[in-house]
Amino acid sequence: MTQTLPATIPASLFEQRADAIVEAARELSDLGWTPATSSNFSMRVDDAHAAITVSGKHKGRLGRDDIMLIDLAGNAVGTDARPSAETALHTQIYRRWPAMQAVLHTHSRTQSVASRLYAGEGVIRLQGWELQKAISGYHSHDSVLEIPVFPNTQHMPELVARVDAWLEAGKPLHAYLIDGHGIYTWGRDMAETRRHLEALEFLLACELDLKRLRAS
Ligand SMILES: CSC[C@@H](O)[C@@H](O)C(=O)COP(=O)(O)O
Ligand SMILES: [Zn+2]
Repeated sequence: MTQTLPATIPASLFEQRADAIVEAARELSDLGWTPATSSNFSMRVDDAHAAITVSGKHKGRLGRDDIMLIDLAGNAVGTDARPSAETALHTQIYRRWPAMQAVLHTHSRTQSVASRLYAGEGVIRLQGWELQKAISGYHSHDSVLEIPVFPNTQHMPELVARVDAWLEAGKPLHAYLIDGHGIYTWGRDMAETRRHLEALEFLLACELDLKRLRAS
């Protein structure tokens, strides 16, 4: 893939973002959270651009060339490569929150099963888990952490509208599940975003275990 950068974006800045995405993708793939060619990852580059995974690649085997530049309307910039099919869900986060620097989307078994189990309720309410404090803004296990579960669709504007509606109802949002699909979460840097993703994976696994044990 050939990537030409706008004059305002130094190559070193784009490469730093690309390398951070490749590293996170490899580690998340090693955890088994990105089966087949699923999942997508991005980082903000500046106020108007982000670096994102090219569509359809195996996320455990990415190189710098598999990361491309987009504008925040989701258009490819300086390349003919095709950005992630779910680019609109990334750019929505960057447009809405200027402080957000990274977005991670994975398809782990736990995320997938939890999304199906709670799709009817449309939300998973987490309470009583110490690890909720790994989510920025939550300071006690007593707080309620709501993770919405939106219906799956291949039509991204529908999902974008669901996210907008949740936020317009005044509810906090740090992550969401898509039914039978996976999770999206974000943060002010890659480390915070990774922390959110790992904590959510753990919390969802605990909820599933508890549900199974209580039913037995
Ligand atoms: C291979 S099924 C998963 C895809 O449909 C999609 O949900 C996904 O996460 C990866 O899409 P991509 O276009 O590679 O970013
Ligand atoms: Zn996906």
